[in-house]
Amino acid sequence: MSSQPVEPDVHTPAGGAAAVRIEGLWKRFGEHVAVAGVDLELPAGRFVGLVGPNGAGKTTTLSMVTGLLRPDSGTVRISGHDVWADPVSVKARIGVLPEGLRLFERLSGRELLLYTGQLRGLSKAETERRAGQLLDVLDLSASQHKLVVDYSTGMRKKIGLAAALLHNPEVLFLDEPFEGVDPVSAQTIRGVLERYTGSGATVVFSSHVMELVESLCDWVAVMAAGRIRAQGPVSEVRGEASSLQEAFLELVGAGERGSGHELDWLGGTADVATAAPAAAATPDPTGPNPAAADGGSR
Ligand SMILES: Nc1ncnc2c1ncn2[C@@H]1O[C@H](COP(=O)(O)OP(=O)(O)OP(=O)(O)O)[C@@H](O)[C@H]1O
Repeated sequence: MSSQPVEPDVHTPAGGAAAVRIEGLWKRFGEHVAVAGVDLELPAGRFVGLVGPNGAGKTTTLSMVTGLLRPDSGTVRISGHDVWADPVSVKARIGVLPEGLRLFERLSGRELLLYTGQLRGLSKAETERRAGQLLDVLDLSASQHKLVVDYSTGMRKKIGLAAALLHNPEVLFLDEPFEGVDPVSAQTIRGVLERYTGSGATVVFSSHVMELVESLCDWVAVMAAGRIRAQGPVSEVRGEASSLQEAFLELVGAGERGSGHELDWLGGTADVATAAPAAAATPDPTGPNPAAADGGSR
């Protein structure tokens, strides 16, 4: 098996356009506004992090940007092509590793890549070459004949990433790509993605892990309650704060939330006396009036 790295093409976004341009994107689920007018312009050839607290609207945004979920309003362009008006051109240019990745479980990892290559219009020989290299680089060669249903969480992420990279897309969207991945595999994925962006391609990924975003990304968009709170180069978004984590907490208004002090009953050092009044209110059945212990009903 060859251990040569995957040879990417050179990506030149059409007319120097932004890799991803999002304008006025909205999505409601019933009464709930999940995405409330997002405008974003993501430059090509960057490692872009989309960060935000739980429920901020990251997955909903990425789903609309990748053509998996129709927005209520707004436009999304990938390398100048409209996601909803020109879906075939867009889908040929993007790779997606979605949240809750659904794979063809009864195929082996290798079969999944060969099938994906055919769907993507690659020749059999080229698909086999790329699949072999990706399996090798992502340390999946030994498990390539195992059924996907028997893969671990981290292995599923890696085979999903391989499938998303196989056609060498211009822009790769990854929803929480490092979740459930061990540190060795994370380092491998990181290396593959750094090489990929180094060739001019763009990676957009969502994450809650601020240290990871700070060390990996050169561009970041911070989202909270369906809106973009800040976007730009990581150093700009961090500003005067000592870390991206600190800037993030300030941007999403985390200080306004409780810090858990109100949970005074929680933990080994909690004051047991706080439970005493309730205990005192319960009549002692061994006390002077046992009849009262069962409510004095007898
Ligand atoms: N299909 C749906 N139906 C109803 N509400 C939804 C649906 N999908 C998302 N939401 C709601 O939209 C909001 C944004 O959800 P989303 O999954 O986009 O957030 P997120 O930033 O990806 O969160 P997390 O970091 O927890 O994955 C949440 O309040 C969520 O409950």
